[in-house]
Amino acid sequence: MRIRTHLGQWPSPAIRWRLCSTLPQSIEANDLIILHRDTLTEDADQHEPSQFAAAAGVLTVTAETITLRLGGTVHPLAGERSDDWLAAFAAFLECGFMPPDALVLAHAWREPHRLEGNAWPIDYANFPRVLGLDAMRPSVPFAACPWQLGLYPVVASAAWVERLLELGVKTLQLRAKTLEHATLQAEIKRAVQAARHHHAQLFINDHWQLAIEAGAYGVHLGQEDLQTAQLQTIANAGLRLGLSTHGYYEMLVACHLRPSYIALGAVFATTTKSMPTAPQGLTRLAHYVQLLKKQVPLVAIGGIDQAVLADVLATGVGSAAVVRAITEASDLPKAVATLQHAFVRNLDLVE
Ligand SMILES: Cc1ncc(COP(=O)(O)OP(=O)(O)O)c(N)n1
Ligand SMILES: Cc1ncsc1CCOP(=O)(O)O
Repeated sequence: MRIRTHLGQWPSPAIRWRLCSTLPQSIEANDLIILHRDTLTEDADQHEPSQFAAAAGVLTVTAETITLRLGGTVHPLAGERSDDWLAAFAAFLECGFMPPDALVLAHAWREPHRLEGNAWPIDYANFPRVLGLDAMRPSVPFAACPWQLGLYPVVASAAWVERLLELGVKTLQLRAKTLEHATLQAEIKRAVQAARHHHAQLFINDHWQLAIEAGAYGVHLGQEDLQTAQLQTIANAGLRLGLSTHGYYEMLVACHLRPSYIALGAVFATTTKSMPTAPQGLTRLAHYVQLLKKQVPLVAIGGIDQAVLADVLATGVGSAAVVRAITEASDLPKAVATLQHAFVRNLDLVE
């Protein structure tokens, strides 16, 4: 409760988690069982995580690490934490963060020196490290891209890419989900050539081998793509990498891989894609930006249109990726001009 009062207004959490530092009489579906390996006294310490299949998750705590097992996924974290990290974990769960994100924030929690003021963790040096990523991490950072990528339409065909290039758009993504291989290869090649002709930055969604083959500016991948993509090969080829994230834990994973930009979303509800998490909203986005703005260029995505773009840019992101605000515009040149103008007004970009 004391920590929760420092964290501001948040909607009530969708799930009420129960933190169990000692074993409960009966295990419930929302239980998070905590097994301390750094002390020898608790009875819960004698147990293994696999014994608690009925619980939502198990945290195994040692002096240096905490491993959260949740829904078949393992989240291993290492880093310093303050003595009241467990109270902080409860407080961040109470703010509506999912356990992996609440645990990251709990590591980074430091009691503020004064009672007033914003105590939200934003100091990157206090955040933990995600373990087990080194095999995936390329030996050098990905090639850099501009800190402010500006208006970033995400479209499904080379024809759309060409149309937008003609209207002066300089950052784009080709996100073609349904084409068979030969057509896809041809679309990527055509879009890359057009973007090069206009000195624009074209990212290819998912298809990193075809992007390398065509000499694209960059590739955009999601978190699940990280299991299969060969990041070292993409980095060696000199392509930029953009990575999707949906919360603190994924941001730490992404940062460790040193991508060219990180996408944060979905900020608002979207019908374009079925999302794994609820919309983040502007308050969370602003906190994410405070944490990451000196680390890596940032792109906001999800439900962004003319009406909300100024508010999104006010958080400090250098770019907003949009689908429907472009593809469903009744007057495309006007929509592009209005969106571009918002960037000029809110960032230091030239028209
Ligand atoms: C700029 C940007 N941000 C996020 C996404 C979503 O990527 P991903 O999570 O890989 O999902 P799909 O686009 O593959 O459905 C994106 N494409 N671009
Ligand atoms: C691909 C993607 N990734 C996160 S939200 C999203 C879709 C954004 O589409 P829209 O701008 O129409 O909401």
